[in-house]
Amino acid sequence: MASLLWGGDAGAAENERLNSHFSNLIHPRQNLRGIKSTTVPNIDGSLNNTEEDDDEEDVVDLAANSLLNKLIRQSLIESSHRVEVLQKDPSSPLYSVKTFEELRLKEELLKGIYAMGFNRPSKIQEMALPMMLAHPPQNLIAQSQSGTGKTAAFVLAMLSRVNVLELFPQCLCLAPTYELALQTGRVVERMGKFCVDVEVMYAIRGNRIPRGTEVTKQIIIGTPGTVLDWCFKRKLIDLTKIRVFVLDEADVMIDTQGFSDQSIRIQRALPSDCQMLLFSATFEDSVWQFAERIIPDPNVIKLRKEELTLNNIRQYYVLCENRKDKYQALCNIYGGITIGQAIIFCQTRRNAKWLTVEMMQDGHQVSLLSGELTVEQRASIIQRFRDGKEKVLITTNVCARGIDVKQVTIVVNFDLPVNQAEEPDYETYLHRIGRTGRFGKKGLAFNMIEVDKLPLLMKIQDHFNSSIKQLDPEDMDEIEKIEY
Ligand SMILES: Nc1ncnc2c1ncn2[C@@H]1O[C@H](COP(=O)(O)OP(=O)(O)OP(=O)(O)O)[C@@H](O)[C@H]1O
Repeated sequence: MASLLWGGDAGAAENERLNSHFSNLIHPRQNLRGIKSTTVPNIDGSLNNTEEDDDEEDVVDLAANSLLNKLIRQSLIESSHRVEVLQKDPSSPLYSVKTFEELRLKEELLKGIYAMGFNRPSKIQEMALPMMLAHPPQNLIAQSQSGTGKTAAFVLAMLSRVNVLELFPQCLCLAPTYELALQTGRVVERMGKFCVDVEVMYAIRGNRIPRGTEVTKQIIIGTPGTVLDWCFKRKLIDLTKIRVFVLDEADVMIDTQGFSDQSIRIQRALPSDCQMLLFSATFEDSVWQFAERIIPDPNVIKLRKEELTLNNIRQYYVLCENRKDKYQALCNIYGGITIGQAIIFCQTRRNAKWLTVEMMQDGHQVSLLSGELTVEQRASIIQRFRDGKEKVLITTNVCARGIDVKQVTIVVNFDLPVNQAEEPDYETYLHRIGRTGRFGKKGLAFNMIEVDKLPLLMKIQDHFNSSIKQLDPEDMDEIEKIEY
């Protein structure tokens, strides 16, 4: 299938320019929204620039995290929970499928799915696909964590609903950033590889189309602002002809100023029989409120996330006087036990850089992951770490959530996670430490604590009702006894 940023001979040069621009996905100097564009430290560890904002904590950027997750994902995320379904009409039968054949898809689409290596529908797809492909079309709100197969599901729905004989936009998908739109577009391209007459086009910033151009591509993927512009100001898309409307990453979308209102304006202009689908990785109240405003009469599908727990994790703390002291304690622990791979969390970029330099000077293989890197650079660092090229990953909160490195057995809180009120940040603690004890494995966690921070640690201990034992960093016998 063809993928064009925009069609028409007159646009060939522009098209090529954009294609080469986007083939690099994120230009090193074109960071994502919210990521400060400061000097990028060299991946080899030469940290020659100290910026004023090094003392700041890295802000978690939802769109950047979502993109990072997509870039580093290796496979489908499985869940042991059951899919919960809330039907618009509870009396209608509820179908689920165990194979893609049962969906009676077009031959070329089935070929595309198998070419992607999918053997059977994922858990959420088992329930969502029959609803999404039903006649008459049904609206759907679906929530499940990143990596469970939502994108593949709605791409399949869009591709199966396109009428190839009609050369105008029929499916419209809104995404929060242009990088995320491109990722979805890539899935359309891969899955639609054998659907030779289906074309996709990106309504994203930078993709300029001359006035009067007739848009003949059937699938449009774009960000709300540009889509709004194309629909209302430039009249490139006739919303009354859209059959499938997808709002992806609703949780990220509502986090961006103006996107909810823009999406609602677009949705209001769709025909009443247009199928409306909304997806989110999380479901806070704000996402619900938005989803219910924008999707009329929906079926709802939810797949709960595996709970993180501290049960399999032995937690220790070491009392220290200052940063140097913390580092010394860390070295003693490092020297005393056999460490597979470790992640060390610091609260500020400055501390993370300092620690990286110290460890490198002492001959350790470490890498640094912090928020001033582009998402692409972060993905490459995580990949190297996963491949075992470095044993230690030093990071700030930018890596606290969602990133699985299965072989990590040790997590070190070089600084305790605290919120702006200087209270313990319990959720971040759980996300940092909880990653080691996954898949029934045992993990180890060490907290390096200045004496005045001890009350915070005690609060964490009480909050999780789990014991955090004190460790004497000078007592090598005790350290060596720690087994995992
Ligand atoms: N049925 C399937 N069988 C095998 N792999 C699948 C299946 N469906 C999706 N995948 C793969 O699993 C990964 C996650 O799928 P997908 O991107 O659709 O999930 P998602 O829930 O949309 O996550 P995100 O919102 O982060 O993209 C992708 O690599 C995708 O190719």
